[in-house]
Amino acid sequence: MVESTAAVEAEPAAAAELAGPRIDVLRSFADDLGRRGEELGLIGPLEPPRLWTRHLLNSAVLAPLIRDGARVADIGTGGGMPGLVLAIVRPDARFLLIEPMERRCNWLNEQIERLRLDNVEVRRGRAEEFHGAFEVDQVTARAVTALRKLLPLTAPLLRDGGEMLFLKGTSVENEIAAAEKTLRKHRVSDVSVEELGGGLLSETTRVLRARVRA
Ligand SMILES: C[S@@+](CC[C@H](N)C(=O)[O-])C[C@H]1O[C@@H](n2cnc3c(N)ncnc32)[C@H](O)[C@@H]1O
Repeated sequence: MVESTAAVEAEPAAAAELAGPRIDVLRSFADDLGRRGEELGLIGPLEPPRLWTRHLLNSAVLAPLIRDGARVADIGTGGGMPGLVLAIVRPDARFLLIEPMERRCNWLNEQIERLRLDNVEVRRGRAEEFHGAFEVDQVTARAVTALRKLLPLTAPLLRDGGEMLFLKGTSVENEIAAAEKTLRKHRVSDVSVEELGGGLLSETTRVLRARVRA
């Protein structure tokens, strides 16, 4: 096995605060992702030195926005962000990880078994293949596609009053402006952008929150 040669970022102090009693499980996931993620094509060669900041904690800051006991679908989970990280730190909620690539699904299933997570399942396929198959309370996504394209993929997976939580970069306002018509078409309202992780992380995370109405 070819393991990553780049040093993995040391665990930031905020990790224990964000993961709470689940920190040991998150550490175990971080270790495996840091050692094998590059070889498996889950993270790029520049990522191990910023694994915690850019990936794990960038995902974990969403945890307080997950509703108690919610059923959540994460679209395009890839190596586990944010859906698997959230499943680790929020064992009270149930997660469906929707990912089309077989290799990534195998990795996710391996981690679920290894970490003994009983609140998360992987569904192999594209989000649009699951329209009508279930209705969840919240849907999450990071780095999948621009908002205008993400809305039609995710809105049909939500129940009436369900919420979208999308991790977005600095161009989020432009994405919202470009998606104006699509937001109306899919009855998406209460769109807001929040900055998460302030005072805890060296890099804050921007999350777009919105609600769907039937
Ligand atoms: C750039 S990766 C991001 C992975 C992960 N969310 C992250 O932030 O590290 C995009 C992922 O979205 C998946 N994807 C692309 N189109 C999709 C679709 N229509 N439905 C579900 N997943 C999709 C890809 O297979 C890929 O794993």
